[in-house]
Amino acid sequence: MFGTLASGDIEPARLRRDLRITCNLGFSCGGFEDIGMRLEGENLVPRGAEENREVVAETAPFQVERPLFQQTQKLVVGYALTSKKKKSFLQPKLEFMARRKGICFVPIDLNRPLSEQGPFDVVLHKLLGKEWQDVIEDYQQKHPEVIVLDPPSAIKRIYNRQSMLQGMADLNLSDCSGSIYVPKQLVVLKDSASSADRVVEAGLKFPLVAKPLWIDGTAKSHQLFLAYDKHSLAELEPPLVLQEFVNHGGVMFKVFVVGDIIKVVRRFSLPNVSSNCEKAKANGVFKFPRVSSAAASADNADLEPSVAELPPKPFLEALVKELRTLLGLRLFNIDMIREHGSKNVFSVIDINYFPGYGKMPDYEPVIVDFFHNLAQAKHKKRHYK
Ligand SMILES: Nc1ncnc2c1ncn2[C@@H]1O[C@H](COP(=O)(O)OP(=O)(O)OP(=O)(O)O)[C@@H](O)[C@H]1O
Ligand SMILES: O=P(O)(O)O[C@H]1[C@H](O)[C@@H](O)[C@H](OP(=O)(O)O)[C@@H](OP(=O)(O)O)[C@H]1O
Ligand SMILES: [Mg+2]
Ligand SMILES: [Mg+2]
Repeated sequence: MFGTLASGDIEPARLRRDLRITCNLGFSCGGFEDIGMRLEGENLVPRGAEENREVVAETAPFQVERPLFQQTQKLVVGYALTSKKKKSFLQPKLEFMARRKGICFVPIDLNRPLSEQGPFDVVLHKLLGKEWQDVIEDYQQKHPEVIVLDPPSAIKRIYNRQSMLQGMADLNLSDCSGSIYVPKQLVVLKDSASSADRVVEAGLKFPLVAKPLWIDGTAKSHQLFLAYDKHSLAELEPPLVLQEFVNHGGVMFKVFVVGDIIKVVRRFSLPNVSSNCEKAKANGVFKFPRVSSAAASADNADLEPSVAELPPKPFLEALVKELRTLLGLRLFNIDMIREHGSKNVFSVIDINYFPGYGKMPDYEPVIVDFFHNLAQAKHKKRHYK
């Protein structure tokens, strides 16, 4: 099956069919021709109708490709993702680039026992629900040799907006070119109306951002409100977190972490609010759109440098190093805002597990490098055992 092919040995139609690359583990990883793409230099470009007619001529370079794949195949990544996540993350270009480095993504069949599938080197997952959590925990116990990205217990902590930000104040960032804090916040489990007194007691200042306590993958768990005064709190539906709004000039930073790799992007956020004037306009609560998750970047906007300047690199590196340990995660991003008028005082307002990497510029090589490094580490471990 994996013998070297020489042109002329096989008729072209069979050659094309055989070039659907089959991993030696029995998984079918279709060639990039299957996804309507072709290779132009280093780039993957869509195959046009005209090119389809020339398919016989195009099979020649593929012959070199196949033995190379065989030699370099190193990592089988089983994935369990929602269809939305699969679409945004597992894009053809990523799969293609990964395959060239011997990394193969294989769907996990949720209707079959996980242990009967594979073998996998890595399990990549983002599914909700206790049932899945039990499956993956049980699997990790039975297969400690498999890298599970990421451990369910660590993910769980991120799905609660209270535990998500716990421990941030104790991070060791003393020698850094910036500092962080978490805005004052309060959890309301029931009866929002009576939370008014607690808000005053805790010294929280209006306006407050009201965020659903639990993140469960639904749009509702990302529906946020701004509450301008204590009377408006009665309108909110618990359980939720009330967090002080921090003025930050309308720009926020998404810091993407992929193992050891960090990428930061600028996104638009909410404008500053002056409590007096906004209070006059607003009655009750203001429901605000999911402003920061828009793919539109604020990179080319005409912004004040003191607002738009990215957080210093050494600061981000130190912060992420600490966070990786604190959270026990390898795939996450953090949302940070710079306190308006400060030099580099940042507030961490959100952490997301396995975020929308598809929106990160040039995400494919970053992800491929990450898996490639895992493959190498695994290979070394095996070798030196
Ligand atoms: N305390 C705050 N002060 C100022 N603005 C805030 C604050 N909290 C949230 N925001 C704004 O609201 C946006 C959404 O808040 P947050 O990131 O907490 O919600 P989310 O639903 O978890 O978002 P995501 O889509 O990133 O998961 C932030 O990106 C920021 O623009
Ligand atoms: O990359 P950013 O802009 O941060 O966007 C992510 C959000 O931050 C996450 O909260 C989303 O995850 P959930 O769908 O689990 O809430 C996540 O949803 P996804 O898992 O469907 O991709 C992303 O939308
Ligand atoms: Mg956010
Ligand atoms: Mg979030």
